[in-house]
Amino acid sequence: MNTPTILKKIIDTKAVEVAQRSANLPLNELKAQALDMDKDALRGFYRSMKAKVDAGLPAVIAEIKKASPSKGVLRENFIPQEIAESYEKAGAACLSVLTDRDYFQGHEDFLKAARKACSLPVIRKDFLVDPYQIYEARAINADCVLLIVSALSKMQLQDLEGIAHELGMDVLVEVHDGEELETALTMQTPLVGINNRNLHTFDLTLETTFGLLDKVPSDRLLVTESGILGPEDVAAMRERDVHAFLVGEAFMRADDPGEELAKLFF
Ligand SMILES: O=P(O)(O)OC[C@@H](O)[C@@H](O)c1c[nH]c2ccccc12
Repeated sequence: MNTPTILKKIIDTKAVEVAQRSANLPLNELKAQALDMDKDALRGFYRSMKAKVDAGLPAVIAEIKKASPSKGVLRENFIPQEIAESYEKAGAACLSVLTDRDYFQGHEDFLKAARKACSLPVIRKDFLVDPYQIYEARAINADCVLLIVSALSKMQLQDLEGIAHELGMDVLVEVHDGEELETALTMQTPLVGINNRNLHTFDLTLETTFGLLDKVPSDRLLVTESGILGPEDVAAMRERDVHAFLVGEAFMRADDPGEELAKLFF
């Protein structure tokens, strides 16, 4: 049996979503909006991460997500502005905001609201498969976009990265195995995320990062993603010289997400 994986299902949904949205707002108009955004107001996602690491501090991308397909609802009391403020106070380097509605109960408005409430750079966390969505990311004022290697061809990766960079946004490229990492290293972006969660099966192990980290050249900034739940996970990473983290669930389940960040990292 060839059951479609969750990732395939999500990508199919995205094609439909893009078709619907471009019927509402044609690409040309959206593109004009994106190009109209103030480039000088971009917050430098990579720069913020690099500054933390260079200062010997953990660089934390703190995630704002209400729910996930693997875990269901993570947080009832979900006020993106408040969460953003508490992350900034706790010393996060950047924010990640889920904008996917169908699987993560996210929204573009959450990104806008979170960004407005603080001074941190923000990544649009979604399944981006079409140029339309990159322009959309810029139009909602994202500073960075996520590109997932297992969801895209090499051509798409180049194309989408090129558009993001043209618009002044940074790119976090996400991999899960050695082959994907090789592809990611052909791209321009220095920001390489290793997702400890397999997006086809939801299997999760920190060994994914440990197994790949030696293959990441020193001119790239390696971000370990998913499954960082306790201080022992952070310690194990830092011992192996991994200093950049993308964390969602552990913070979302805490009463005060920022307090949890501080407890885990500082
Ligand atoms: O909640 P966690 O296990 O701390 O993981 C955060 C982040 O890595 C995860 O949300 C994520 C990583 N890559 C993604 C791609 C799409 C959606 C979500 C993700």
